[in-house]
Amino acid sequence: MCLETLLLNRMLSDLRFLGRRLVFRDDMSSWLAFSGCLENRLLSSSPVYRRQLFLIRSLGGYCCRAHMEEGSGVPGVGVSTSQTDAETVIQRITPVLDPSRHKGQAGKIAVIGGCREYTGAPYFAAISALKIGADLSHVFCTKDAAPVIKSYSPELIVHPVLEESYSVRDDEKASVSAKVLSEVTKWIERFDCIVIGPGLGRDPFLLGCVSDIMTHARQSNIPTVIDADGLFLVTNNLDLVRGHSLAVLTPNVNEYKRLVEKVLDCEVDDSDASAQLLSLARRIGGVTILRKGKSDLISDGVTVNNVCNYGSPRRCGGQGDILSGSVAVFSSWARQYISATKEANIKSALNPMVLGSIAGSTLLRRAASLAFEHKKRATLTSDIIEHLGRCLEDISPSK
Ligand SMILES: NC(=O)C1=CN([C@@H]2O[C@H](COP(=O)(O)OP(=O)(O)OC[C@H]3O[C@@H](n4cnc5c(N)ncnc54)[C@H](OP(=O)(O)O)[C@@H]3O)[C@@H](O)[C@H]2O)[C@@H](O)CC1
Ligand SMILES: Nc1ncnc2c1ncn2[C@@H]1O[C@H](COP(=O)(O)OP(=O)(O)OP(=O)(O)O)[C@@H](O)[C@H]1O
Ligand SMILES: [Mg+2]
Repeated sequence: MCLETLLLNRMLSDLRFLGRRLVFRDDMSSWLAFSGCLENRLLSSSPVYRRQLFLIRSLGGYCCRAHMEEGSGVPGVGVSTSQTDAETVIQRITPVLDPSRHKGQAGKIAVIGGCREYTGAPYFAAISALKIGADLSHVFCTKDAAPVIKSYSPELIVHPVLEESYSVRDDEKASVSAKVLSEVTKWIERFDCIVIGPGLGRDPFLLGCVSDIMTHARQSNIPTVIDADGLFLVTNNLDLVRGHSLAVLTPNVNEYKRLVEKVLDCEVDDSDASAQLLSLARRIGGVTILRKGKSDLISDGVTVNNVCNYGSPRRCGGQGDILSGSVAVFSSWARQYISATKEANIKSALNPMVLGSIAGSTLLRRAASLAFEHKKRATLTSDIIEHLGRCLEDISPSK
């Protein structure tokens, strides 16, 4: 056993002991005493530990409730992110509205999705990105879907570039696929984050083209949020995301089940959800996974965060699409925030994809709750989108 593993094991037993005492204590002094004690006694040499500790502190530290997942048997600290902590994350990463900034600096997002069947999903993702504060939002979709998506909003920049099998002859497939790739890649380096999957469909030819786009985006270091049919694609081709630290997967209940069965070769285990999510994220090489549900669980294989602020009891379709667009914006803001800091330890300790996921999930759930207050059973995804701006303003005022 290497020294670091020994130290980690030691840290875990101390965390278990101290965590049990801390779980009901939210005050800063107990947290600092707890972390200080650990720091003095344990793993100042472990980068994993330092990163976790820093992340917890960066979330507002004194408001965090840290607890060990009893019986989890995995080296991870489950952090129930209180609403105040999550709002602190949003306040820190949301850029100020500074008159010296120019168009594009608050974020350029692209959604790759939208086909004959589904035009709502890419629209919801792309418009949510704009409503939260991105400057530009593009949609790359099939030719059929483009006029429909354009008609929903003049704010979106819509590229009718994707093709499905029914519109391509077999002998044209190689040339069409090369053309699709070049149409998308000429734009891709301009984006701060791309969202792959809302309303993409599952046409095999189209998914083949999207695999090429994902590979190119990854080579160009473009952060990528993968949702819906994008998850269907990567679950069947895990190498697209394996070890990709700038990727976030946002599975719903079905998508998570497929992922767990494929990667861990077992059933979803809700009795130890944090531990299972942690090992799933590890097995895929440190991607961030946001498991959507009654509360949203987020892990990058190092930490597990649980966003559980009150949402809405309505389960209308499209809320996951809002989330993917929101995570894209907040992750790119978190990246800017981290790269602007001068402290080297902050740069290495924080994962922008985790912060973006916490922020996106918190804002969506708050907007859903507000929309439900007004519309009750009639609440639709568009109503939630209308509340995104108000909610962000409440958390992080523009003045
Ligand atoms: N207003 C809109 O435009 C909205 C559009 N939306 C868009 O809908 C798409 C699917 O997303 P979803 O969330 O319904 O997928 P999910 O829960 O895995 O599946 C549910 C069941 O359906 C089935 N199934 C799905 N797709 C299939 C396919 N192509 N062909 C065959 N079966 C398929 C699936 O079967 P299984 O995969 O389990 O075999 C499961 O039983 C995605 O593009 C999303 O963005 C949503 O975002 C909502 C708002
Ligand atoms: N039972 C629940 N209670 C409260 N909130 C929930 C519940 N299930 C999901 N949510 C919230 O709704 C958001 C969308 O999750 P959902 O599981 O509906 O995604 P989805 O199925 O991908 O949606 P979409 O219809 O856009 O594809 C998540 O952020 C989650 O916080
Ligand atoms: Mg979905």
